[in-house]
Amino acid sequence: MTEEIYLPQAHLIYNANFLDTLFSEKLFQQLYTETNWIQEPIKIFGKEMMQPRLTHLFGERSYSYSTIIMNPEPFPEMLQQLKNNLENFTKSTFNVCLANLYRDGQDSMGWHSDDEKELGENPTIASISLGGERMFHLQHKTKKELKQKFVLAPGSLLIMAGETQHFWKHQLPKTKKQVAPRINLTFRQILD
Ligand SMILES: O=C(O)CCC(=O)C(=O)O
Ligand SMILES: [Fe+2]
Repeated sequence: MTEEIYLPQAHLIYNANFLDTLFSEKLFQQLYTETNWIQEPIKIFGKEMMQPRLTHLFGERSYSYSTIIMNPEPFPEMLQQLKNNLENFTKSTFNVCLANLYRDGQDSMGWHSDDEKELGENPTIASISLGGERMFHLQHKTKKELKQKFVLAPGSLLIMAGETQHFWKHQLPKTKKQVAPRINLTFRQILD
């Protein structure tokens, strides 16, 4: 079921079972075992560290964020199929898919907005979750009391669109719970 998550100055759509279970599990297995996962260094406040997760870029365009430039590999068949479904569903087009692998509860992604120039003014980002369940947090950038937390279920789709990236940041926090590995796929359109 598709539901809207109502937050001011945001456009968020969530579907807890966008993918059927078989496809979702098969895609997780394929990506988990066959992807050339890498751990990238990042600079945080001038200090070089390793990202607390593994990543890979699929698609047609290179993508740079923070101090990283990622060069893509072509979409495998199952991802191409998923991309087509997402393009039909969102009425948008996507030319890259950034994949994140969170190996355990110590892997995470800190507070950020996906507001790189090459994503354009109001990017539509389609985010698919596979594998272990993790929490997702949103916080308004200036009205800090505005917050939202929810679980990203395996097989789910979260769409962040409209002004969301201007006014909100999001994170995938670490957890002390035992959690299964999780793969996240964010489909994005890199503009010329
Ligand atoms: O893993 C997630 O659900 C979040 C990923 C994310 O925010 C990103 O790739 O920009
Ligand atoms: Fe993000």
